[in-house]
Amino acid sequence: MTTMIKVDNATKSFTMSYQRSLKQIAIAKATGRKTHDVFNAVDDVTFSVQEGESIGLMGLNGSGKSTLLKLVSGVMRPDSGSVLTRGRIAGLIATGAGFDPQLSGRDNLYLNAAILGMSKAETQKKFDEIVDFADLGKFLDTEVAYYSSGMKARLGFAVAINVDADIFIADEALAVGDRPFKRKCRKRMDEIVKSGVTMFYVSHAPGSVRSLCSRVLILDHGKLAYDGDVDEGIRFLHYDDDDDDNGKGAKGSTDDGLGADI
Ligand SMILES: Nc1ncnc2c1ncn2[C@@H]1O[C@H](COP(=O)(O)OP(=O)(O)OP(=O)(O)O)[C@@H](O)[C@H]1O
Repeated sequence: MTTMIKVDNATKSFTMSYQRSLKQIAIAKATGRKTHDVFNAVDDVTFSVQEGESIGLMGLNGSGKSTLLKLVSGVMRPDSGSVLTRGRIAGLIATGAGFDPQLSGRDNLYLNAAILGMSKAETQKKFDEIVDFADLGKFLDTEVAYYSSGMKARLGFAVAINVDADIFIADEALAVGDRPFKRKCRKRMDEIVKSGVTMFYVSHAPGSVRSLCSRVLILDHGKLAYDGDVDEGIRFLHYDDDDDDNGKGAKGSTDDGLGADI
């Protein structure tokens, strides 16, 4: 078995400021109050992922999932510990990430594909497929600045799923798509998993994690609280499956808006 992702004691800290202006900071200092706090969004996390595994990354809002995904995708580096990955990583970790709002959808398609490691020739070969998947119609030549968040997600996802990746990651990107688009993404993600690509999928929806993932990681205040079987992980979270189909929400979650389809 080939190890695709190896995360060893990774920690990522952020600074939380309590004051906005210099005046407020000066007053806080003069009165002995704290001006900021440093906290670990990802706290000493260790795990590894083998080729072909499909990981559901779960946890309550603010537990560190997106931050961990950014470490895995290389957007951020850990402050301590290490994150090693093998092969090409594609996917979407934030709607609109990597887009230039002044450029058209068409130009951004090429830009995004290049960021994800595709050559111009490769992009040209897959251009029709990408455009077809994004289904933006005449808006393809409109500046991305005028796109809705759903339209940006469509374009970003359409590019990402057409990259021949070894590791595919998906975060909030799917949450803003409409139902037919989510259905299409779900089908494509099923195919990606079946083709043996390693998947890292952030979700609050137990139903979709059950059908897509073979293993669950759960973060709690940045710490890895659970790593193992999907059903047991969902029980560990006390997520209520009954509501999974209507997207009303697992306990403490927003169900990532994916509803029944994903
Ligand atoms: N760039 C940043 N600077 C400061 N704090 C940050 C930054 N990014 C994230 N955080 C904080 O780190 C914590 C973890 O955030 P993260 O987005 O990783 O959580 P999450 O589990 O993905 O949440 P959600 O389910 O709501 O998407 C939160 O408290 C968040 O406010």
